[in-house]
Amino acid sequence: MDGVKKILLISGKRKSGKDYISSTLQNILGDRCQIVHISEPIKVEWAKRLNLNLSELLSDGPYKEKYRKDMIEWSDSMRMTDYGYFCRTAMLHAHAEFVIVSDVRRKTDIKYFHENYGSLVLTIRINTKDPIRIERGWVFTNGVDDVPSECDLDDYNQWDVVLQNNCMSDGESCIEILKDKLKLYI
Ligand SMILES: Nc1ncnc2c1ncn2[C@@H]1O[C@H](COP(=O)(O)OP(=O)(O)OP(=O)(O)O)[C@@H](O)[C@H]1O
Repeated sequence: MDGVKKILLISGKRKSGKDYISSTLQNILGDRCQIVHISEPIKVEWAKRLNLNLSELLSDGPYKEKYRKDMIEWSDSMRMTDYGYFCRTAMLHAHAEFVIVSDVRRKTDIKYFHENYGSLVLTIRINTKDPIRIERGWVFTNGVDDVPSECDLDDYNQWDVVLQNNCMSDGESCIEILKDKLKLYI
């Protein structure tokens, strides 16, 4: 943990481009950057329990969608007793200079990181218009799009950085803005 200089917490609605922006930035920063997912320890546990294929569960395919609702419900019950459980587990092997947490979904996630990492934290919200999200494959799903895991941060208004990501050139602007924010550290 000693070498970590900045932790980028990325939030955004489904298909806003969280993974896209995270991996584009990681490609630029190379070994100095590591992406971690709060959802990874949830998927590891879920794969173990139901004897599922973990790599398919971790990838961005239909498999993930099939179990998304159940994983949300189970992880919510875990958070009731320890809101930092998944954040802490996801960070266990974080050591790069720049750590991107690409799936921040709850106010308690942000609270956990602020409490534990203070000034290292940079909170980032990615906004994308709904028709664009639909073009990217988003289908409104009851129990997924109308529950806290998707909506809890909709009314959070203390983002350090707010990005618009509606098209290719927006994506490039997002990266420029983030590079600029990290200028002091690169
Ligand atoms: N600026 C962009 N230019 C071109 N394609 C983009 C851009 N942003 C996102 N995309 C594409 O849109 C799709 C959805 O993006 P991505 O998977 O990053 O969203 P997400 O927010 O991580 O979604 P989820 O929450 O469902 O995992 C992907 O196919 C991605 O490549």
